[in-house]
Order: sequence, then structure tokens, then C-alpha cells
Amino acid sequence: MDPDQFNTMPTRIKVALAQMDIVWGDPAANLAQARSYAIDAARRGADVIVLPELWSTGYDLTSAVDHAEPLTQGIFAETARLARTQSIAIVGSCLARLGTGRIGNTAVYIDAEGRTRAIYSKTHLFRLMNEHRHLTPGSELAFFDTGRGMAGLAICYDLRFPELFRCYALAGADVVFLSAEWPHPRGDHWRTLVRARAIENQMFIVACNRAGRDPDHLFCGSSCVIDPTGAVLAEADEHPALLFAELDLATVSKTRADIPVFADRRPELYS
Ligand SMILES: NC(=O)CCC(=O)C(=O)O
Repeated sequence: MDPDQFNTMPTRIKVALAQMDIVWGDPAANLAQARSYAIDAARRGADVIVLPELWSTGYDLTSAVDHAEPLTQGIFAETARLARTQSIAIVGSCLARLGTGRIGNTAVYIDAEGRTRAIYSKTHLFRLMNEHRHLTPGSELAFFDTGRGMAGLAICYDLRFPELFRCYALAGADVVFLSAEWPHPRGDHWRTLVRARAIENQMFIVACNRAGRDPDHLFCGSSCVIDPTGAVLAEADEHPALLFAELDLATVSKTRADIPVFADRRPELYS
């Protein structure tokens, strides 16, 4: 693919990452936290705020049936209201009632007018945290126009599946927003894989993990923003934090022109 095809309207996006310490099984408390992070992020000029995976409940999956809500109601409607009132796009995953007994770990990207632009249910369920017992995997990817650049959505364990990120890159994504609850002792995997996905696909990865602990895990934080060359634009430690970075989307086409990975692919050999 011609690298110039990737980005016809280079622009900038200011992102905020809310590395929350999620309160186990308490959507009201977590919504209050998310609200205060979003108000702060909007006040400081962010265009979009990224929240962690399952930010409203944590991994309280034995109560998934009680927590899950339809995509137009409950926590999703509250998030849309927050986006609209603060004029900031919001992305992050919650438990979603997808119909006929199906519950998804579902990320939504809601724009600054409160409209849902993209929906992505985690496609690779993580057995080590029992997702396969309670959730239904998604069956489609989410590639969409943020209004500033093209984006894809991914969730946590998806990081271990380079094919997903390559699909987004081939579709023309400038950035992938990834929400996570990634625990110790695999912090090195997290940092390495986020950077690898950015370098190999020459795109931005905006990766928001959680802080704190739940009954079974201590989370490693280290939310970060990586640019298409692999440069770390922002990185948190393990503590709760609101992190900022500005993405200059022109870096995507420049990086792809400098090292023409996409022109040099040999897809006829890969299947
Ligand atoms: N919530 C998750 O998907 C965790 C993934 C994880 O910890 C991993 O090592 O992969």
C-alpha cells in the first residue's frame, strides 16, 4: 500500500488517559471517578479521554448479569451524557448486555457530542481471569473516523494478537485506543507488547491500564502513549494518574515513508 494513502489530512489529537483505581463492583463510585477525570481532562484541553477496561465494575464477573446494561442505557447513557456535557470524546469498556443472554466486555467510543462512533466487544477472552466462563467474545473489529483521524479499538489481552492491530493498520488506522486491566507479574509483557504493536504497525497506540488491586490481582499501571516510531510520549507509574499526550498524526505517514514496511510486505507468503 502507498504510505501516502494512509493519511490525507494530518492533524493533532490531545489525549488523556485516566489510570483509575477501579472500585470493585461499584458502578456509581466508578462513574463519579470517571466524571472527575473527564472534567479535569476537558478543562486541560483534551479531545478524548481513555478509560481502563471494565472501568465501571472491575472484573466482578460473577455479578456480570447484574452489572451488564444495554448499549443505550445505564452506564453507557451516563457516559454519553458526560461526553456531551464536557465536550470530550470518551472511550473505555464496560459490561454490555448484547441480547439473548450474551454479555460482552464492550468498548465504546463516544464523541464529544455524545454520539456512539464505534463499538467493540473484546474478541480474545482472557481465560486466566475467567472471561470465557461469563462473557461472549465479539466477532467484529471497530475501525472508525474520530473526526480527526482514523482509529481502531482493542482491549487488553488483544495486545498478544498482532493480527488484529495489523488489520487496523492495513485499513488505514492512525491510532488504536486500548483499554486494559493488566496485572503483575506481566508488566514487562505489557510495556514490550504496546511498543511492539506501535513500531511494527507504525501507528500510535494509546493504552490505558488501571491502578490498584482487586480481590485477585495487583495491577501494574504503566499506561502509556507510543508514537509510530516507538517513542514513548507519556507513561505512568503504578499509581492512579491522569496522563496527557498530543498525537501529531502526520508522524504516521512520515514514519511509513521513512521505513516503507507496508510497501515491502509479502502477503502472498503469509497465509
Ligand atoms: N484483562 C486482560 O485481558 C489481562 C491480559 C493479561 O494480563 C495478559 O497477560 O495478557
